[in-house]
Amino acid sequence: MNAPADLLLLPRWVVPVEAEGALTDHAVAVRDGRILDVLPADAARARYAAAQTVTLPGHALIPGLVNLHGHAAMSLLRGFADDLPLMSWLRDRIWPAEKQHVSEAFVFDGTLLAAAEMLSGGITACNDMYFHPQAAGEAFLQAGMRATLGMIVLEFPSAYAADADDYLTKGLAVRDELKEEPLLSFAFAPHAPYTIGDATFTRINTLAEQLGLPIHTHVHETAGEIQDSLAQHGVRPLERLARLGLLGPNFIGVHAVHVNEAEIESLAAHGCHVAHCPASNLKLASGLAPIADLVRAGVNVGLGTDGAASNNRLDLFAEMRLAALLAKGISGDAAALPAAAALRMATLDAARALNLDDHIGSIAPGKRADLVAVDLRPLAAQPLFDPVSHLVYVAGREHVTHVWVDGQLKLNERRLVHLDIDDLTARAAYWRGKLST
Ligand SMILES: CSC[C@H]1O[C@@H](n2cnc3c(O)ncnc32)[C@H](O)[C@@H]1O
Ligand SMILES: [Zn+2]
Repeated sequence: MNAPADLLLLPRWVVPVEAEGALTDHAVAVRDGRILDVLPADAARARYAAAQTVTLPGHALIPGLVNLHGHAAMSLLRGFADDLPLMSWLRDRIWPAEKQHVSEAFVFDGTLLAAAEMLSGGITACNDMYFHPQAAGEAFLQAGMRATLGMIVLEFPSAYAADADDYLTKGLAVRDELKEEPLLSFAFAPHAPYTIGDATFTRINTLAEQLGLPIHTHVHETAGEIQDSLAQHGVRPLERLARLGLLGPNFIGVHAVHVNEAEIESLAAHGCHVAHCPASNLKLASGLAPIADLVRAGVNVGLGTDGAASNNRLDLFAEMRLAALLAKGISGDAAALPAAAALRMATLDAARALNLDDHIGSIAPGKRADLVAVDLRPLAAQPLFDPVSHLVYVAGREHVTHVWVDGQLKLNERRLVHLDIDDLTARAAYWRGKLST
């Protein structure tokens, strides 16, 4: 019996993520952009007549990585303002530069550059928050990458919008225009408690409930943010958001570095999600998020890179390793955040936070075929006892050889299929010139 398939993948290991561990001598069959079957390789060869078969002799096949928090277009600000703490980084360098330079063209070029970097490193989906989401959406579609576009809100004017109303109107219009695109989804993205007033948060919450969309916001990133909130509102930011009714299963709090025991319990009790961005937290000296405690309390945590201006890489392999090592160091427990849990945070848990876990985040029949092959044959990965351990503690994004999004090949033998590296490099140089004047 020969059932038709578009693609048959024969890796050394399949790492489904949904169940822990790795399957050896298994195949993944793909049809119409979906995973059709995960089965023993011999049975797959007998059952499927595939238009294309790809043998991956020393590779682990993993679900596409899901970047739970980023500002893709900030790739063009990589290295623009290093070695500063968050508030002077934002107020003295980033916001003035954004005010002067961030246009639709900037966002399109920066997002395309970021998409190329992310796809090359095995990231097939991201949760983006930036100005001109229409331009970002067009760039993600051109790259063929999955993205959740943030309908951003700030209470101060930018070249993109005049006030909170205008940001919301523009964001909702972008959603109306792009919501049928299968690779795109949407979230409300109020920037942070210190840039958003109570009335605007309440309005966003009502809209998010009506439309069934996530709310994605920076929260409890620095100690100063907490002190300022206490001075201005008399409560800590998460307590303020709780009183406004924002905490719930559609809430994605980015960073959650400075959270006390009561706040951890509250995040868990409300079913909130946390986007953990360890490299950005370290680089901005924001602090160390208590991830082992959050996980123990039952909070769903996904991993994010944040923007390239505060990281400066869009590399979830680096974040997985850092998250696992930091969780152990901070908790004093070497068993905190084992490799399988870190991999899950970069895939299924991030997908769950975005309410996309029925579609992506693991290798299972019926899910979209967002798949990544990681070559574990290099010398520095020898010997190999456990591929999941190596994926987190040994492998880097340079080991990614093939990437499929929705069953479409995006990276073939480490080469981007649809994007021109020389063109992207020229665009980056153009904007570097503009930013340098
Ligand atoms: C509303 S568009 C996004 C806005 O956020 C800024 N930003 C980037 N990284 C961070 C961060 O870690 N904390 C707070 N704000 C951040 C970005 O520059 C845009 O202005
Ligand atoms: Zn951010």
